Amino acid sequence: MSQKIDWAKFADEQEKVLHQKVPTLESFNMISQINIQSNEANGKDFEDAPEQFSVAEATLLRKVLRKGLMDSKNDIKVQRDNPNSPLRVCSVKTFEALHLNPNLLKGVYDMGFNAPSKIQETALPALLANPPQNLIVQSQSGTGKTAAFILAMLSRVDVSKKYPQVLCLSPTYEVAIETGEVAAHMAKFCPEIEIKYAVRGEEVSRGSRLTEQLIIGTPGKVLDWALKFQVFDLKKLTVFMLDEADVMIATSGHQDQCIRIHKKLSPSCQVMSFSITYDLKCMEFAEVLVPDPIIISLKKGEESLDNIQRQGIPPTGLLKRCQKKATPSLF
Ligand SMILES: Nc1ncnc2c1ncn2[C@@H]1O[C@H](COP(=O)(O)OP(=O)(O)OP(=O)(O)O)[C@@H](O)[C@H]1O
Repeated sequence: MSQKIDWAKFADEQEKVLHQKVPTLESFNMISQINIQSNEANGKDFEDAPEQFSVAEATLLRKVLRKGLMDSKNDIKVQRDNPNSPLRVCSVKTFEALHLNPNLLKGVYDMGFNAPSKIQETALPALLANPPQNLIVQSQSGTGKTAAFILAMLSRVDVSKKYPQVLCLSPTYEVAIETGEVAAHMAKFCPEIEIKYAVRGEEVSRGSRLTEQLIIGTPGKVLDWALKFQVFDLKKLTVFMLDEADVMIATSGHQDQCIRIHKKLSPSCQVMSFSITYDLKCMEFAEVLVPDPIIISLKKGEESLDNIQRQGIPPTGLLKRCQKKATPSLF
């Protein structure tokens, strides 16, 4: 019976609702600024504004407003569910120490990254370890999570194989596009790596086969392409990445869709989940998808307001309200 559900259509409808509220990253930023100005001119604070933001919108707003890396002085915590796991989690202070493909390293430097961020220092060696390890990573917005998992995903691509090997699930169209743009920049000197977006507006025909190695998409569209159109084989994936697990579970239908995709993976597929927070529900979800994980977390510090202020954007009730959306997290 569940086979009859048109997941892509369902996801597209959810996306449309979000899109109507948040037309594009740029216009969202512009609208925020205009609203801020007009409310400030009226002597009103956004705290009084009746409009409510979803978790996805609040996360998107944070992303839009933040432009640089956020410093963290907090300690990294590493936990392991499986005490027999052979991996000794170490940390690196340079990208060279990761022994990356030279063209990938060139891409990292081209992005202006000189050294790994705090979370990257520990997460990257674990993400790149052999045999591959499953990981759950938590750290706050702007600490370099996206760059870390993109580097790991790109490192795992075998360019001699022309089929999808790495799948990154994003909770929304906007996040998928942003992730793809960062991946394309990092892979700038690796032209053999090809990226395909599985998001609204992208279509495939039944009977065709995807040749791109990296797929970045929203769960409904991915499910449709993999199971209904069968344009790629989930069993052949070597990496399954779940981005923004907290937003994923807060978005209707995504949790089920992720689980359905996950069920089709090969047991040897490396699975990773990244998120700003993991409350109990989110952690339960992550643990279903990520067996025997190494859990790497960076304790929350003084969140975004200071950092956003450093970017020269005024703290407003709008931002404060977005921060208030955060649910109590396990770490
Ligand atoms: N090692 C690094 N050195 C310098 N800048 C970095 C580094 N890693 C990431 N950045 C930059 O810092 C910013 C935040 O990084 P990134 O988007 O990876 O963080 P994030 O934790 O995923 O944030 P969010 O949760 O909001 O998506 C980006 O502008 C990114 O280009």
